[in-house]
Amino acid sequence: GAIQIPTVSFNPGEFNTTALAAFGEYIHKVFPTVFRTSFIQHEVVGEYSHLFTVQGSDPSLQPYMLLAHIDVVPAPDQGWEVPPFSGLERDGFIYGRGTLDNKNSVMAILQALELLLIRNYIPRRSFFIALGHDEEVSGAHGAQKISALLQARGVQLAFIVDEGSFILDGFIPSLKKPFAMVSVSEKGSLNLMLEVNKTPGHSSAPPKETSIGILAAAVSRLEQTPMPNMFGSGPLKMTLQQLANEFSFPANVIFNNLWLFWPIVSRLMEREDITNALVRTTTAVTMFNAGIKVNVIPPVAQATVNFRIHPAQTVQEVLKLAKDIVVDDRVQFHVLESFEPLPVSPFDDQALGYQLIRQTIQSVFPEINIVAPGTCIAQTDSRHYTNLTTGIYRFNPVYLQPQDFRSIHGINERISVQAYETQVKFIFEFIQNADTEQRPVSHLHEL
Ligand SMILES: CCCCCCCC/C=C\CCCCCCCC(=O)N[C@@H](CCCCN)C(=O)O
Ligand SMILES: [Zn+2]
Ligand SMILES: [Zn+2]
Repeated sequence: GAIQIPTVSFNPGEFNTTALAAFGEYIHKVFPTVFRTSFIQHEVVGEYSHLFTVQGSDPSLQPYMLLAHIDVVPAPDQGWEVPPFSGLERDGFIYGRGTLDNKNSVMAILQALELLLIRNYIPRRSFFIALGHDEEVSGAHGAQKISALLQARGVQLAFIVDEGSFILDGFIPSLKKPFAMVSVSEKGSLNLMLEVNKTPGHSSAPPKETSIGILAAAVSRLEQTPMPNMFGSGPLKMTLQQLANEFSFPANVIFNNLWLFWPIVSRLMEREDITNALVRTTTAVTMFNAGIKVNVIPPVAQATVNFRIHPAQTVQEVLKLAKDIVVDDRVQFHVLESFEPLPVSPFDDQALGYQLIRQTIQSVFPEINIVAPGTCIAQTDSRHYTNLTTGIYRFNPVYLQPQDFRSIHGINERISVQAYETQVKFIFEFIQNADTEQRPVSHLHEL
């Protein structure tokens, strides 16, 4: 039902408002207990986002927050095995836009809470549930407003759990077993518009270079000159060190001795697009506009480049690097939007949020040996909540293979019924585990 409501975000400020309103009505209908429980306050923020305040019985315990978003990116029918907003089930999988990003979390959080309430559960620790409606375009109307509202109320959170990572299966070629990656940081972004202006004229007597030619060369230089490999700074080294013993010989020796073998490993990581995204700021030319008629010299050419900034770099550093690569005064640079990478959240034995996630993974997925800290290569709504907590964890309790990753924002996005049920179970247990006063004891490299 949730997948059938096309809550598409197109551009900042441009949403399917009819669908967003319908989604609000839908959750009221399917989770009646959540909405009628006296110790749960429901508020609509920014017209279509939802904030639930679940009042726990023990005010001495610091509250936490579960995050998810109800909007999705557009999904034209082309290439889908079943229509993207049909929500059809086929061979044990629910297909549709949002099944992994991120209506699975929206529905699993509310479904787990509904089940707990039906069993007369009253939490000890208070918690919030924030469901943003514009994560896919900025979070300016949803997450940012919720964050400001909570800040005005003086709320400080023990930690936040959002989307942004999974139980990863098959992302590192020589690693046979899946592992859980909990992202403790998140890449930043820089959207840069490159522009070249030239005097228009008749195409029968063209200049040696047009605005299109100059811009194409600049864009090509950016594509051909990757940003520096930052392997060694950021959580990736720790991820690999924790995984070291899961590799067979000789990879286990290599990963156990990164001080010696890091040059080889950093090169290996560059080979695949996804692991490459973990070692550097990536450069993606995503839009190119120029020309008005076949026989007119184009006056203006514009290209948009989307950089995803490695946690060890800043927006200013990337902007300078981009200018140094292009080195052409005829190309103007316009910063459309930027966001710094997120700080690394604590993941030591004292980090309540991280340890609760680890504990719940061990209980719900006993077959998973390794829970490792990592970096989210995309952006999430959680970046708007740094004023409320230093503990931001991005993790979806769902197995993900590389082809599933490509379905996110791509075609044939799907989740198995069993995986969705397990996600509900995970949240059901997580909420109860969070009632503990003490941090669960960490067992690194268990089993
Ligand atoms: C060593 C281990 C190898 C790890 C490989 C990492 C695999 C990546 C796994 C999961 C990443 C999935 C991220 C899903 C969250 C997607 C969130 C999203 O789409 N965000 C948008 C927000 C746009 C906001 C407007 N600027 C985005 O980032 O584009
Ligand atoms: Zn998402
Ligand atoms: Zn997304």
